[in-house]
Amino acid sequence: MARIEDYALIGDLHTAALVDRTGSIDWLCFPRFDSPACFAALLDSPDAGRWRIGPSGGAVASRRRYRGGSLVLETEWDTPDGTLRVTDFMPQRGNHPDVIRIVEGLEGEVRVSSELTLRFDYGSIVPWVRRRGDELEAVAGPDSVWFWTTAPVEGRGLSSVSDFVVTEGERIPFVLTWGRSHEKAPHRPDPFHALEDTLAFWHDWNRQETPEGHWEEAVTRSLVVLKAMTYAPTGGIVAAVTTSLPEELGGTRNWDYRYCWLRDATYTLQALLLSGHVDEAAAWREWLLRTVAGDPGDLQIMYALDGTRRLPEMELPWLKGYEGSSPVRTGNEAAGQLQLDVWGEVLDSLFLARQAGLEKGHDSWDLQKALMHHLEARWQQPDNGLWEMRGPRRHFTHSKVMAWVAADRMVRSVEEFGLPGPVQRWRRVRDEIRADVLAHGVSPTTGTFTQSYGSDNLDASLLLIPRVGFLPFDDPRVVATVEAVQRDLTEDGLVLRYRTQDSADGLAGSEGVFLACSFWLVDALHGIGRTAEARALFERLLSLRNDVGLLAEEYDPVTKRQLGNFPQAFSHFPLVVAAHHLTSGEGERSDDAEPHEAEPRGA
Ligand SMILES: OC[C@H]1O[C@H](O[C@H]2O[C@H](CO)[C@@H](O)[C@H](O)[C@H]2O)[C@H](O)[C@@H](O)[C@@H]1O
Repeated sequence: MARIEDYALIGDLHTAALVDRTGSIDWLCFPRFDSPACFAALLDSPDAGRWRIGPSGGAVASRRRYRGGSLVLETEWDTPDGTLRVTDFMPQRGNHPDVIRIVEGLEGEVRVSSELTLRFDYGSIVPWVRRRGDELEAVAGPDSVWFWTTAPVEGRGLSSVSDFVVTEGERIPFVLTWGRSHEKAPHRPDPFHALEDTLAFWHDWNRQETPEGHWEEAVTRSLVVLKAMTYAPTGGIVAAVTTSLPEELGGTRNWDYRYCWLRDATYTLQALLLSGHVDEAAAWREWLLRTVAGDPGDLQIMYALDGTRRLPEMELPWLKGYEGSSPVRTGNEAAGQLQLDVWGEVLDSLFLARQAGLEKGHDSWDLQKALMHHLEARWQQPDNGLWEMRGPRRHFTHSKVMAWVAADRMVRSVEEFGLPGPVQRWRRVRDEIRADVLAHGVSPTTGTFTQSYGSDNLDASLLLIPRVGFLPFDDPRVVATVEAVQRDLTEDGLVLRYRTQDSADGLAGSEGVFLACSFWLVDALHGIGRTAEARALFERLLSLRNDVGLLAEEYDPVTKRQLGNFPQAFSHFPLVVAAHHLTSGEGERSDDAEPHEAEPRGA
């Protein structure tokens, strides 16, 4: 079984596939990120669906890479008989999604095999396969998949298999296209033109970018990953392209991340904005305004990519789970949680969008006022916190700080942009929240911020307090918190979200270190002036990326393996932000490109 870090990503901004180092596509959902998978070997065995192309007999690739700053993957094998390359990509979406694989002989003569095992609905349905002219059509229920290649194909067992020899200079294309089973055959793209077009698309996209010093390659790859997780038709952004990759091998902390969290998406937007990708920020803003329209009391912390609200959590008992980590889940119950930080993140992002010139008129201001109005009545309630704890609700310090951010950005929108609103009242709310946090969110014994009111637990989210402008980096409580997290909330120098055994998160088992939190420690160390340590930690985190620059949600420092859903936006956007701060040496606050004063204006 492949390790999580053995996978590379290809995608078409609607959905994505994961390809391992033997040339096996083990995960693919058609037609959308959150559709049922037709290749689900990732969460079970090859019988749950996969498509492997590589040297006959199977072998781990000698090397692989993306072509330039694209999402076109090249995997190469040196064999005793010669060298083989497989180029994998998904062209930009026309009417139907395609996966294209081009087998190329680089040297000598190599015997190759392609083994296609389609299983619809997460491995549960074996389709009926029939020949249609020079193509095969696999059909079951609503899905049909069309398969074309110039290589010979035969049915073997419940798979379609090609065995052939590729010689130096020869290119053998394979095209897999999804369509609705009641519609006529989809148009088949020319694989070689599609390759040129796909490379051109990514080349153009990367041109918009602001380079980040000598970490440019890592930043570019992270931005491409974030772009790949953006659903083009709506501007929604998935947290990851997978479901149920475990936070603990063999454990039950397995969740479906193929949805749009307001928190993850707003942070992604901030990273894209920092790097000059204004179009995606504008598209996401439109998505947000459409999705949260209606009663502000109904604001959810996450939605489907088209704004659908109901995301019922279900288990798929026929799948064993990644390395036996069950259950495999689809949907996510966290959609119904109260997480107060989301108001802060949304209002902060709209404030940033206004600063970036994306808010031309007043069209989002009424919504912002309605959200703030609702928060004024709710900020004193206990919530589930940004870690979506399934244990008892409590007064999470980070949630209250983000409620302060919401009030602060509303006040500043009036002050800086002349927008109309009850600014005196919002200033009072801002002051009240601040006083509440300082009275209840700081431990009298240690002088550090605490996970929740009345507890002495630490929590990595507290590293964000200076970043959002609640207190300056040189405040003694901030410095003490950063040092305490570094000392007491790390494993092998990398940061845990919280100690699972102390935090009543309502779940069994444990988890790895959380990569986003480790990047936040980079930022925090840099902010308190310990830049050499910050840079060393940043370099170490970069070294945890896999061979093609991808990061999962978590990492296990003992087994040295990536853990959790993959690739994970929540790991890639803090990489971009940390690189930006380390490179520019400024901009420590999320809302301000300039170094700042401690007290908010007008407070
Ligand atoms: O740890 C329990 C929770 O784990 C997931 O939430 C995490 O992922 C989210 C998406 O990246 C992120 O926004 C959140 O901060 C993380 O804690 C899962 O989605 C939850 O259902 C689960 O309770």
